[in-house]
Amino acid sequence: MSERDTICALASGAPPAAIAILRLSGPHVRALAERHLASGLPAARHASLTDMTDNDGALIDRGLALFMPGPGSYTGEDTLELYLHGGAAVIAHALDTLTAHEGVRMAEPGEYTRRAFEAGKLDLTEAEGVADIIEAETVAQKAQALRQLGGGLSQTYDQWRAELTGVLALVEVAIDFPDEGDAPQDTTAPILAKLGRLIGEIETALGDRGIGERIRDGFRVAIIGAPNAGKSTLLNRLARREAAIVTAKAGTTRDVIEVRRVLGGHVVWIADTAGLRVTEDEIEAEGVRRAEVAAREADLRLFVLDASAPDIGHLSTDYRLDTDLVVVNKSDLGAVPDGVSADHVISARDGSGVDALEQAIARFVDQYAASVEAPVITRQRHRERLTQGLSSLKAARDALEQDVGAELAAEDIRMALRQLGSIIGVVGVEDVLGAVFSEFCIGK
Ligand SMILES: Nc1nc2c(c(=O)[nH]1)N(C=O)[C@@H](CNc1ccc(C(=O)N[C@@H](CCC(=O)O)C(=O)O)cc1)CN2
Ligand SMILES: Nc1nc2c(ncn2[C@@H]2O[C@H](COP(=O)(O)OP(=O)(O)OP(=O)(O)O)[C@@H](O)[C@H]2O)c(=O)[nH]1
Repeated sequence: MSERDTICALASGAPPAAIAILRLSGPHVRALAERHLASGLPAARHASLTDMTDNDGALIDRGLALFMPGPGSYTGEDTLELYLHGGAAVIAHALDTLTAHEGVRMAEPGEYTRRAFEAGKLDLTEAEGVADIIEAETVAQKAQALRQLGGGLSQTYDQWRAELTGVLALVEVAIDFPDEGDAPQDTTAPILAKLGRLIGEIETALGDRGIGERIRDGFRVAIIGAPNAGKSTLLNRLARREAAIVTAKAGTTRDVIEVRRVLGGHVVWIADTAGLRVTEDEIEAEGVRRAEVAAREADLRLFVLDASAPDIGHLSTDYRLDTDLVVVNKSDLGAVPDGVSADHVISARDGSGVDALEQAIARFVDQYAASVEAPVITRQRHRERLTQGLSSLKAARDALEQDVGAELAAEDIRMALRQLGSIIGVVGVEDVLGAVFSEFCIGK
């Protein structure tokens, strides 16, 4: 087997910056340190100030070097970090010098963490936590990423896998030593009890209303209502910029327009949608269809009504929840129409009532996020695999209940084990790894 490449990359932010951190990992690290650091290979885990020279002996920069020998390093390999002046020329000179050597190349996105994963330092959900903590913009996103990075998800998946391995062993015993005298119930009942408990736990986890994904990707609020109710004007108020076109003509908004805000400590995507009406216009009709999709997928809907319009629009929609808000707009033109129970009365044009509405959205998001304590699903990938795992377990339960053969049940349980294993990355997942690590930053 040929020796692994040594990888190098800028690990810190774009130049110009106060300091640039270059990170190297791989088998050539010791030789590179001896060749390019004036004071030679630094003592392990001690920062040392040294000149760094290029392949002609010319000075690149004077900076700090930190050597972390494998396997007790982030990647599990020998690693070297160089803390240089954060200028573009310094960085280019250093990286050009290093990559001029055979077997030394620039790292791909996420390659350090991928090596850490391959060395068994992290499982796949922990590696995802590394990516998420870098992307985190809210304290809540960061807290979730830190929990995941520290094995907060792994724990649950490991435990489920351990329990399932136990169940599988019992089923295999039942296959190998079919209990001829007794009724099959005797061995099946305890297996079914364990399986049932596991199914219940996974169902509870899947019933988390997507909070983990929402914390990571943002909560969704949809502004819904009749044409001309003032939805786009409200969006612009909430966005604090002219994100959507406002005209006096009904049917202006066609596509869904989303703006990002941080409210209640969470990322919130607020969507303006086409006014709901029956229309001959093909484009507008598609807009209405998209509006309904956005309404359905949102965590919170704002139903906007025009106080001055005789027809207050249709409020009755099958996707309406108790927590949704009825917002009567254009309060400058008239009072709340009879028979409408308004949660908020606003004038999107002059801004009155909009702050209170914004606070209500923030409160909703804050409470909604807190409604699930520690979600074990933080990405679509987890949800898909766990859903598949659940259906395999249900198939196993059915096979055992209907007594169609323990072999079939065992096969379903093995399938569920693979599906759970793919979440934490313990089973053959080359394609999954590619997808997960490709979205990392270079240098991580
Ligand atoms: N300068 C620097 N800062 C950094 C990192 C880094 O790589 N370099 N990190 C990188 O993301 C984060 C810290 N994470 C790290 C995680 C593990 C190890 C490590 O060396 N682990 C060894 C030994 C652990 C120990 O001494 O207890 C190991 O796991 O074997 C280093 C950093 C954030 N700050
Ligand atoms: N007087 C008054 N007019 C408003 C208010 N909000 C919006 N308007 C006006 O109502 C008209 C329609 O506003 P839009 O924000 O485009 O309404 P919309 O609901 O997005 O309309 P569609 O895109 O057709 O669905 C525009 O002329 C706005 O200026 C308000 O609070 N008071």
